[in-house]
Amino acid sequence: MTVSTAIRRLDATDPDFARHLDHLLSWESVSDDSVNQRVLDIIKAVRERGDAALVEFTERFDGLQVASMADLILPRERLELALTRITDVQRNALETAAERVRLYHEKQKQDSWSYTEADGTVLGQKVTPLDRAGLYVPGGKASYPSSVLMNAIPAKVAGVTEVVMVVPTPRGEVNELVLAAACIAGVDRVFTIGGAQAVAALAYGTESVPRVDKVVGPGNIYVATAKRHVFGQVGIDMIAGPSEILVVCDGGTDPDWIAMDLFSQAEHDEDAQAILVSPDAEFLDKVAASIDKLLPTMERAEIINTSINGRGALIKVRDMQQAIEVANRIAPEHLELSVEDPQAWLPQIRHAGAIFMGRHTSEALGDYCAGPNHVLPTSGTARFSSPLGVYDFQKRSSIIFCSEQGASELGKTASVLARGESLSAHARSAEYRIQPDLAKGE
Ligand SMILES: NC(=O)c1ccc[n+]([C@@H]2O[C@H](COP(=O)([O-])OP(=O)(O)OC[C@H]3O[C@@H](n4cnc5c(N)ncnc54)[C@H](O)[C@@H]3O)[C@@H](O)[C@H]2O)c1
Ligand SMILES: N[C@H](CO)Cc1c[nH]c[nH+]1
Ligand SMILES: [Zn+2]
Repeated sequence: MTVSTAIRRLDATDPDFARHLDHLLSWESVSDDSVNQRVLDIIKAVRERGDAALVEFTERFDGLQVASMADLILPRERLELALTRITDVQRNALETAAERVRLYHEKQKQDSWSYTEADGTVLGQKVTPLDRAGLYVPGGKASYPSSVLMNAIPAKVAGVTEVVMVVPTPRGEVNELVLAAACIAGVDRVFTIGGAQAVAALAYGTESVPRVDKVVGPGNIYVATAKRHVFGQVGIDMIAGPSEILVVCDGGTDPDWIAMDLFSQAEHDEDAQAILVSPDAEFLDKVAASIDKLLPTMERAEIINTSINGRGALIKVRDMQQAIEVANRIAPEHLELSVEDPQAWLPQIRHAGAIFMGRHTSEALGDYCAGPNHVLPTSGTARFSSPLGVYDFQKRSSIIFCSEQGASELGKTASVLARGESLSAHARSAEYRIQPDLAKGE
C-alpha cells in the first residue's frame, strides 16, 4: 500500500485565516440528510417491531445472522468467562486502569446537602443516582475495552442501580477484552447490538432490551444522530463527533513524538481531526517530515492518511499567545500543551475537553489509564460541555421544608409576586399559610 501525506498548512497571520479555520473545523457528515433519514427509519422500526427489527438491522449492518434476539444477549457468566480468556498481563492492565479511573471519579461524587434557617425552615438538594443507564460502546472499526471502563465506572461510582451495555460485534467477532472490561467494571447486562438501532432500543425498550433513563457513550455518525433524536425520551450525555487532538508545541519536543500524538487520534477514524499549532516554522517542517517517515510504519496507515490529509493541519502562529487564542477558538476535545512551562499557559486555556500538560503527557495516557474520563466534548462543544463524569449519572431534587413561621413569612412575599403575575390560586395558596399572630423572630 502506498500512502502519501499532504497535510494542509495554515498561517494564523494570514488575513483569511479565520475563514480557512472555520472550513477546516466544519464536520460535514453531521448535517447529512441521508444519514438523518436512515436513522429516523431505524428508530421507527425499532419502536414498532422491537426485537425483530434489532435482529434484522444486526444482520444488515453488522453482517451477523442470528436465529433470534436471545443470541444477541450476553449473560454475566459470559463476561466472567472472558476474564479467564485474556492474559494475566491484559487483566492486570485492565484492573490497573479501572482502579485509577475509579479513584479519579470518586472525587466527582456529589452528595446531598441542606441548611436550616433561623425559623426552622430547611432547604437542600437531594442527589439520586439514575435507576438504569445505557452505555454505548463503539465496535464498528475498532474495539474499545477502555471505553467500557470510562462509561461504566462513573455510573457505578454514582450508584446507578442497573448498567446496561450495548456493543456491536461485526460478523460475530466478540472482543474478549471488551467483555472482560465489562466484568471488571460491574456492567449488569450486555447486548451485542450497535448503531442507531441499539440507541433506539435503549431509549424505547424492546421485548428484550430494557428501556433506560439515559444513553451515554461515543459512537459513529449513526450513533450520534440517533442520540440527538432520542433526546427527551431519555437523557443523553453529549453528541460526540469524531476524535480530535490539538497539539500546541513551542518547538522543543521531539518531532517524532508530536507526529505520533497526531496519529494517535487520526487512527480512530477517517473523519478524526489532528492539528498542530506552533510559532516555530522549522519545527512544523520537521513534524511534516516525521509524518512522512512514520506513516508507512503504521498498521492503520490508510485511515491516518485520510484523516491527516482531509481534516489535519499544521498551523504557524506569530507566538505562543496567538497559539493559545487559536486553541480557545478550536475548543478541542484533547489539547496537548507540549511546551516548556505548561502551567504558565494553563490559566489562559478556556475551552478544551481535556488538557495534557507538558512534553511527556501524551494524550494516549489519558485515553487508557491516567484516570480522567476519555469521553469528552468534541467539535467545539467544550465551549459549553464537560467530560463524561459521575455527575452525568446523578440527578438532583430540590428539598423545601417550611416551618410554620417560615411559611407565614414566605407567604407574604409569594403573595405579592403571585398577584403581580395575576395567578390568584398561587397567591391564595400562599396566603392561607400567613398567620397574623406569628411575628417574625418570635
Ligand atoms: N469520544 C470517545 O471517547 C471515543 C472513544 C472511542 C471511539 N470513538 C469514536 O467513535 C466512533 C466509533 O465508530 P465505529 O464505526 O468504529 O463504531 P460504532 O459502534 O459507533 O458504529 C458501528 C455501527 O454503526 C452502524 N452502521 C455502520 N454503517 C451503517 C450504515 N451504512 N447504515 C446504518 N448503520 C450503520 C452499524 O449498526 C454498526 O454496528 C469513531 O468515530 C471513534 O473515533 C470516540
Ligand atoms: N481517543 C478516544 C476519545 O476520543 C478514546 C480512545 C479509546 N481508545 C483509544 N482512544
Ligand atoms: Zn484515542
